[in-house]
Amino acid sequence: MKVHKISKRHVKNKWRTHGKKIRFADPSGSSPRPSTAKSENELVHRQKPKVKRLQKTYTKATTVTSEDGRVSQAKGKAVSAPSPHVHTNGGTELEVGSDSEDSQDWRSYAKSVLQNGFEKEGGEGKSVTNQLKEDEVIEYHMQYDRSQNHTVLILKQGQSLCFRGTCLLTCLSGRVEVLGFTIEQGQQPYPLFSPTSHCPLTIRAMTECTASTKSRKESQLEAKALVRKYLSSEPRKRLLSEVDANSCVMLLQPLDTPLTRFLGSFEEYNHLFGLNSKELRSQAALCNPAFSAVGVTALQGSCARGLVASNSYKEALSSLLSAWEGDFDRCPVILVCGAKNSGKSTFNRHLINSLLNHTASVEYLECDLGQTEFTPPGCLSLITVTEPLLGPPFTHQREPDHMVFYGQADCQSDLDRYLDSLKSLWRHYSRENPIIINTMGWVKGHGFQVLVDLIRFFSVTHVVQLSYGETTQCHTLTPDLLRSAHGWHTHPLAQSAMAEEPTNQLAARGHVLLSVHSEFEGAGTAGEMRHQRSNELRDLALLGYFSQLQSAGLDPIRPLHCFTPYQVPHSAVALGVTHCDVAPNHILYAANASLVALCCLSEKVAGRGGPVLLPQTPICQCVGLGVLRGVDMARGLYFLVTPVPPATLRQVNCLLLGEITLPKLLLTVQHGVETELPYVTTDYSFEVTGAGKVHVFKGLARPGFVKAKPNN
Ligand SMILES: Nc1ncnc2c1ncn2[C@@H]1O[C@H](COP(=O)(O)OP(=O)(O)OP(=O)(O)O)[C@@H](O)[C@H]1O
Repeated sequence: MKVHKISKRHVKNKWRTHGKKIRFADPSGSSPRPSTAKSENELVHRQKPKVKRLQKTYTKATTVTSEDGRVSQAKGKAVSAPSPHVHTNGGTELEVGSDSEDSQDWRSYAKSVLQNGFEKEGGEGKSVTNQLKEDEVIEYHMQYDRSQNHTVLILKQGQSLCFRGTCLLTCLSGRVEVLGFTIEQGQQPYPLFSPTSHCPLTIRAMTECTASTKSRKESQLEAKALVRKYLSSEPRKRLLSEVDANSCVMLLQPLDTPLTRFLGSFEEYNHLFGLNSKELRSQAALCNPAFSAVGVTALQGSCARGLVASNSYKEALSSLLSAWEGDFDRCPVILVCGAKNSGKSTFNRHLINSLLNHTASVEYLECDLGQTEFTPPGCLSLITVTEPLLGPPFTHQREPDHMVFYGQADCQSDLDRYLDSLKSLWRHYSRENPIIINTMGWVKGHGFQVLVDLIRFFSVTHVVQLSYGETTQCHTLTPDLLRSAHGWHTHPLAQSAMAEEPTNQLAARGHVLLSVHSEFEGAGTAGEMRHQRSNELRDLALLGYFSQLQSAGLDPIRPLHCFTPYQVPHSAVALGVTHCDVAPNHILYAANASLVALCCLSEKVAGRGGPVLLPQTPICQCVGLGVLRGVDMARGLYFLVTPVPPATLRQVNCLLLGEITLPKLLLTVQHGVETELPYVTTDYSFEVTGAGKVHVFKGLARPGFVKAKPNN
């Protein structure tokens, strides 16, 4: 195994770099740099607020679409819709408290937002998700401006664009909705990612906001002025004739981020933002140079359905938006559960985006180790979300507020450490924002017990339970069932005990159950196409994470081995393995060239020169991941490459090695290396004990695999 030689520099900090200056990696590297569109748009609409998201206390003027399609501003009472899928615990205050005028008003708003583009009674506003027939041809009005390298697109009210690719979207006039998030005139540009790994994104033109005091004529003139502003004289003529008072005018620009450039440097991901095999077979691409010039491929026919929202899905979203407005004594604590591939993460993103239309931040507790939303896999985390999620997890790897490294993609081997880690994260929840708890797809046996525990530990107010098909995947998590179910750590409360403690009283009140039936094609089945399998998605999340090392400028992509590693003495950081026993004299072989979690123990680590080994896995703050790319035994140094900023690294005193491995691609594709690839060898004997491919038989229950149940 080759290790680059690093010369020693004397600096006070135990984390030293070899290079001249310390790198300050931008943790939000995936977000685009402020673009020309942004600044120009701000000049045009200087009077508009830059961010339209509102604090909860804001009294929102509500938009209601009347029967005849007219849009009016409503401040009075609106009748809240009964929700047949809501099961409550009889006496719970969750419904009772939400009958105020404001609340009903707000509910009506939530409903009108959700109806946009979805089917409404009476046939008006036909469901966009269903209206696209095999042979339907959609006509888009847009124009590419070569000199400015952008496309101006006009969508008429109710029209939508379902697409693959990436772009930076600025709404110049009107307002559009993308996965629940409303983007309107005067807002910043938003990066959109629609890769083949997930269902395609749809940009949907919404009805004009009624808060606007502009007349139809003024709106039309303003929209035309914007088209003139963003297109040079020749291409704009044709487009101007299409602009009317209800047009949404959008600017699409090519998206170039460290993530897109880093992924683009691997042949494997050349077509990640192209069409999947089914879309290619169905000839779903609506070829248009004005789209392709900015990285977008419009979809047509049955492939242009995008997100499929069943009635129960829409009702659950609507109830949760209303719950945020309700007069509760505490914020909604929403737990989303369901079997694997039932659509939990997609629902979560839709819900977060919808909430962000009305509140500045939403908190998110990650309990799914395999398909994490914001962090690399194997990590449990608590994060405050303030920006919409307009792509799958690997496109928005972010630094969480608190994180614990578990080290595996599932929790079966140590349920106690898993639950204790989550409890430790929960202590940091502010209780000022709504929180969404994402759970694993493990809903049977011990997995079900874990769900019961989570509902009890966190005094969940709303459980969203997703299902699919005709058969049930797990017990329905009604409040009644919760009163009698046994968890892994918790047990049903005796009536007498309930009255004693405040937390017990909260638990006794029960939760609202929102059952969602997923009706999208392939619900419940693992994706079979390229980049859809769970291990591939985990690799993508890790690549997304390490793309934060790349510069935000247009510098060429640097492979991981080209980054100057930090060097840290063996005696300054403890080393541990989370998931198995490794003989102490083998641990450095195991750790070398591996992914490690950078953690902070509360105790001081001071070794006597040699490596400090941890006897058991701690539950402690993890600040990120790194690649331990070399161990210098002579000088007693570890060499680490990580995007974690140096200021944070100073607190790190523990490295944890887990079962999550580096994407093979990072080792087998090392651009610029002409001789033997570092860390990769063909000169390897499979005869050595322990060598060879490890086969994991996931479906088999192995006796003794799960630890003995605690007695409490
Ligand atoms: N409402 C929907 N309409 C269309 N496609 C969807 C919908 N919900 C999910 N999908 C697609 O189904 C696949 C699985 O979805 P998702 O990741 O949301 O499921 P999950 O339950 O979170 O999976 P896991 O159990 O692996 O965490 C993705 O490709 C996603 O794009």
